[in-house]
Amino acid sequence: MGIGRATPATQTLEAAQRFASPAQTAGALAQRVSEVIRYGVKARGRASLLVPGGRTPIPVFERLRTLALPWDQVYVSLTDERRVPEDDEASNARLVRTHLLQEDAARAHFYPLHREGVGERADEAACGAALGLLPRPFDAVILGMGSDGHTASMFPDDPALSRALDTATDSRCVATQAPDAPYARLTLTLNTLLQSRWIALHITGAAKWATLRKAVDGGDTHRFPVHALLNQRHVPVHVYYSP
Ligand SMILES: O=C1O[C@H](COP(=O)(O)O)[C@@H](O)[C@H](O)[C@H]1O
Repeated sequence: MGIGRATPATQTLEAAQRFASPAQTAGALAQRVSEVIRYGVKARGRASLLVPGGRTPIPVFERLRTLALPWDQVYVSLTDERRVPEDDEASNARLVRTHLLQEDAARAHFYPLHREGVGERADEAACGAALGLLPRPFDAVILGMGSDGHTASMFPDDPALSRALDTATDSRCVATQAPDAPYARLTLTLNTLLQSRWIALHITGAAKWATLRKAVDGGDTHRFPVHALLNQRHVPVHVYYSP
């Protein structure tokens, strides 16, 4: 497809930054995120960072926490959360505390999304309130993607997906429970994710690349929710990939 007729999603894929190994990808992404945060702090006195859960971001977290940053001026939260207690192994907040908020980076301000023991709507409200404490637009957002094309916790075939993707919604967070997704979850809505200055989509492995390709070519947002993130004109999405 010629660049003049390319969709934003196709352009995003064509511009993907490819690396030889997950370690190289993590190093480059951590470096770029640190630059974006440093710029935000210099320009506005503080900066916000949203990070994903799952396994892929762990090397990024472990690299980022070693970089010289004014961590006490950095406000960190998540793109999504599993609705489990924070000491559960599946908790994304626990992941961030274990792998990112260590050493100097422990000085960052962290805002978990989930409130334990409340119903879906109250948890959505707690999530929205937590995000309201971060500087917005968010300075840097890292998103992951599953091999089924979910991003944040916007899963294919989730009855709550339409709410999460609704461009007219005022909700910052939606409680989700897709048939094939482990755990009930909270996801930031697409609208909220797009209130960002800089977004990266971090994926590793040929299977995820193939999913991304299908998501771009097929264009079906309900089958591949990541398509909605790529196929918008508000904020460019920078793909960081290695096999
Ligand atoms: O459940 C989740 O999955 C995705 C992808 O996780 P990974 O383990 O394949 O890297 C992640 O981006 C999302 O934040 C998380 O909650």
